[in-house]
Amino acid sequence: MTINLESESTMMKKTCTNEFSELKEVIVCSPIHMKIKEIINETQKHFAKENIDESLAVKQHKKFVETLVINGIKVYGLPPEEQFPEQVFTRDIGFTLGDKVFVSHMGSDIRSGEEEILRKWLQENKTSFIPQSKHSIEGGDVLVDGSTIFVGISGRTTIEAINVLKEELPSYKILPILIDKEYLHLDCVFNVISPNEAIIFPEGIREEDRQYLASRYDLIEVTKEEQFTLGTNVLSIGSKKIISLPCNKDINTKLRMRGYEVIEVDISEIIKSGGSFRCCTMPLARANR
Ligand SMILES: CN(C)C(=N)NCCC[C@H](N)C(=O)O
Repeated sequence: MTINLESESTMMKKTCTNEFSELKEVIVCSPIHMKIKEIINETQKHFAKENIDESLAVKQHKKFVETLVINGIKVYGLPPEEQFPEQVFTRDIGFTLGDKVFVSHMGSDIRSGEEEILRKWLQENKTSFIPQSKHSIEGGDVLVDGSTIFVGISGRTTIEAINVLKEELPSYKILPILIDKEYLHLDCVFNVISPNEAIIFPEGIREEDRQYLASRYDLIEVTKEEQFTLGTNVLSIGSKKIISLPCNKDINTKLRMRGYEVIEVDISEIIKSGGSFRCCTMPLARANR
């Protein structure tokens, strides 16, 4: 079922056909109420005691948003609500595949309800969407590359939800990728940065899927240390520009050696809750390749 809100005059076309072409429009949310209230992933276990300094997180997030704006990206902010301490990770509440915007069904209780804020925003902004109402699926598990959609089977995304997506997008090749439960989402271990290059933490993905990915992409490996600091979770904004954390030195060097412009932004306070740049952005529109 599509919630149709577009009319000829108000139509706002949203299209994302990959993870790396020029980013045009993106949804974010300020971490003003960010907190580790309940431990819902492995990274948070390490930081639960010291928790999050929200004012530092807000400051870092502002810099990140400024970087997006300076690069010509239209940034929309969802209203942060106190009851949702994980709202900064807008990636998970929805995803744009081709010319369709999907609203997720969250896989953790503490995050359920965040997607309602996105639905409201899409309605107010006359953007049609497809709600995923039955089975849990989160945007951190969904990556698109042309006619292929990779979907992680994780603690948050089920095979049943992937089957629903297959029915909704019959013209795509949807490839489920089973990820080790230790890792929250597919984008914690895999990310596509060009038509023929991808970043991977190989230990998080089983052998047969790794082999397929290796046949399709030149795989750039992230070390165990940099997987912990979400080295795969960079954000490509187009023209070979990639936003990455200063602490992920090894992957940044590898990317620079391949001709990428790595823009370092420090969101070290935010990653303590288990997500980095990709997780903090829900792209609505990218340029067509
Ligand atoms: C790459 N990742 C992990 C994401 N796409 N999202 C981060 C979500 C983190 C949040 N504390 C949670 O556990 O839901």
